[in-house]
Amino acid sequence: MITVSRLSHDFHVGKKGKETIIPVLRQVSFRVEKGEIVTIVGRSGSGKSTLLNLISGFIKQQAGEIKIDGIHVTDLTEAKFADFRINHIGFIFQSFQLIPSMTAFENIELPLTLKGVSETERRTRTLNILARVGLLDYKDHYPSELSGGQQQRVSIARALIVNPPIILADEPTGSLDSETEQDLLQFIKELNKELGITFLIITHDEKVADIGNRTIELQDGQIVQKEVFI
Ligand SMILES: Nc1ncnc2c1ncn2[C@@H]1O[C@H](COP(=O)(O)OP(=O)(O)OP(=O)(O)O)[C@@H](O)[C@H]1O
Repeated sequence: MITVSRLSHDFHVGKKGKETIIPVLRQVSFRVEKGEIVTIVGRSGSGKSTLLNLISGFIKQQAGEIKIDGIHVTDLTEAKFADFRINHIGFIFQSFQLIPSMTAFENIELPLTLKGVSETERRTRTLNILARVGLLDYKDHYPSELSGGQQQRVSIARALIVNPPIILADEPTGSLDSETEQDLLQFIKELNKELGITFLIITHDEKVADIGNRTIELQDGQIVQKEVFI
């Protein structure tokens, strides 16, 4: 489903001519199979978010290749990657990233509006997904009128609305208390089992890492190879 091959990335910081090069990822290779939940762990600054941003096409890779759902996404133009992203990848962020001036309904509906889906179909699909995340009664609430757990459910609903085969999540439970976190993890497991959605999740939290089928550990931009004892 996702194949990352020999991915390397540096950032150049500072004034032109006096730039410092920060090597972030070095020769990172791994595969995520369809239907897996894979977590990415590693210390702060080890390159986890950069890796997710490269897989999402938010930043362009300098070396290496990424294949998602059979497509060499690293060969796509920015516009084609954006088009691919809206149909294939859902996102969940620690800070929810909801639009404050839009209701729960409008936030969830937005990706369909961007895709040019008709109003009738948008309404049916948005109401269905609101029911799926248990927030039908909250559809007209603004993000500020929802709890953290409810806001995260709205952001999951927004990610799910285009039926993406993959969801990428960056610290999805980072802003939630431990009870709400458990609910959310249970919900991610249900989505994985019932809809077959593949999850790639960055986390610092062992409880989140525990729901994964596999954990990839990054250290100084490289994957830590676990020793195999025979
Ligand atoms: N846009 C950028 N420009 C310059 N340097 C960057 C940029 N984004 C990240 N970095 C640097 O790249 C390195 C890796 O950052 P990244 O955010 O990928 O780490 P991380 O493992 O996700 O960290 P955390 O767990 O703290 O979120 C850090 O040294 C960071 O300062």
